[in-house]
Amino acid sequence: MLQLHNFIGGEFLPPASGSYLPVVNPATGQVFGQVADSGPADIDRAVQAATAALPGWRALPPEERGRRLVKLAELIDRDLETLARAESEDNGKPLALARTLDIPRAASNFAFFGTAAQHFATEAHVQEGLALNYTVRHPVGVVACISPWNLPLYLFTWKIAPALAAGCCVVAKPSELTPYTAYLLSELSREAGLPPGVLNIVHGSGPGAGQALVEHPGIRAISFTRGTATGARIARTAAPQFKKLSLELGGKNPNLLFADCDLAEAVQTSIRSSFANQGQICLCGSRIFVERPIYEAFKAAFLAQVRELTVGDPLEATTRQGAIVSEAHLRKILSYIELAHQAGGQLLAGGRQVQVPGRCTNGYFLEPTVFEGLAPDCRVNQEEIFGPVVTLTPFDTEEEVVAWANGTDYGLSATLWTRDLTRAHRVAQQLQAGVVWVNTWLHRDLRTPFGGMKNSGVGREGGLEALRFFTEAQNVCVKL
Ligand SMILES: NC(=O)C1=CN([C@@H]2O[C@H](COP(=O)(O)OP(=O)(O)OC[C@H]3O[C@@H](n4cnc5c(N)ncnc54)[C@H](O)[C@@H]3O)[C@@H](O)[C@H]2O)C=CC1
Ligand SMILES: O=C(O)/C=C/C=C(\O)C(=O)O
Repeated sequence: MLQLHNFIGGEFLPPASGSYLPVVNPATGQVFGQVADSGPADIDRAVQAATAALPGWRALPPEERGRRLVKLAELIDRDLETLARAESEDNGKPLALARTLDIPRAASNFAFFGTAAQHFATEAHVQEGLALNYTVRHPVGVVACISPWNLPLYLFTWKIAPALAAGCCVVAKPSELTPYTAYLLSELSREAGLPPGVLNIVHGSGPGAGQALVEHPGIRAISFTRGTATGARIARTAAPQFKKLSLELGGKNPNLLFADCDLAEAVQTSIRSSFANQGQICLCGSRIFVERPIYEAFKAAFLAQVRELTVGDPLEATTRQGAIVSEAHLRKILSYIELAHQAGGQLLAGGRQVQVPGRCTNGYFLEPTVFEGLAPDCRVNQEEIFGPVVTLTPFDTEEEVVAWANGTDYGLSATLWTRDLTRAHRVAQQLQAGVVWVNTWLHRDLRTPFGGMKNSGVGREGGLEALRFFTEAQNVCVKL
């Protein structure tokens, strides 16, 4: 059976406790491996390895560090098929999605930050005849990168790449539900020439390895992605030690369609923004608001395309909806579907678990689900479900829809559809969301700030924002 060990100081090591967690393929319900169930002793060993590697790594010129990250990007491209298969097996996502989205983006993360470090210039401020100030950015030190199960390698590398580019050494913990591609990355990082201890990958549960990592006094900054409750817990632990925090948390994102939009394109993209990765992307638009004159037309076209989303074996080329990540998560999503019924919602599509014949009989599959007739303030429209469940609501005025869009505790992303550019800018400015897409969704430019407002997080990732996060600014003032 596949055994996934920790990668510490350039070596593969079993966990100090000798305990392992099962690794399950959500599409079959079968255990296909076991992963280290690490604890404080493993974390301490990894932090020590990272601390020992830090002086050498931070002393390298940025272009030298960048060269190794670009090499890592090339190795990910080379191993695209192996990594995509591992991601699909671990997470249940369609293989085609892993091939075209997850793994290429992981390579782009390293390629982007490998070169970005060279463009991260020192700032200077001159006070004519008085003083010259220049601001140097030093790597913050040893940092923790903690990532979730929904986009495993994509989000793991989105944190690790800027940290390494900035000159930090990393102790990274992938989700215990999806550790396989992080394990494969350990091997690739060695091949790319990362010195031992620069990148350490420790596996284990959130309360075990994750908590020990956040608590460790040798960690100076923490970058975390996923649930708001977990983010709050991490913030409570980190605050008394004054660690830097970047938290990318939950979302309950609105998707606004105005009557003048390109309806065909809005429908097609809304299918993606609702159900891509089985709705398990924090940016998915789970609350769809449609201006009343086009409500019935949108509903008919949208439902027609929902019916065509084949739920099936992630390895089949025709599959559009793979498995939900775990049985526990499937149960959680089903409980929200029950809640939607109880709240008086009308089920327009889906709503049931699916049994996929053949090797996937015991997998965790769910129909893409659409409700209408639910109040904007009901729990289904307020809480993050993180699955293939969306609600449709008609609206009459811009003022009304902006209030509904902003009427949750979250503020991660929003999408709006209109041909009226003046309205697009006006509405975008009013939306409480860190990322607003106009007439598109999940269009990413890695230079842009990425993150949420309100309970969706603290700080921004991406581009120079990420390099700033992983560095400490030091100003030097020279009298002229
Ligand atoms: N078994 C399942 O199906 C699970 C589903 N979920 C879903 O994900 C949502 C968010 O849950 P999260 O735990 O935030 O996401 P998550 O389970 O994806 O955790 C993200 C990362 O944080 C780590 N982590 C968890 N607790 C930690 C802590 N105290 N300190 C440091 N790291 C920690 C995890 O090990 C993982 O690497 C839930 O509302 C639920 O919908 C979460 C956990 C398990
Ligand atoms: O950076 C991106 O393109 C996507 C980020 C997605 C998440 O953070 C998420 O789904 O949790």
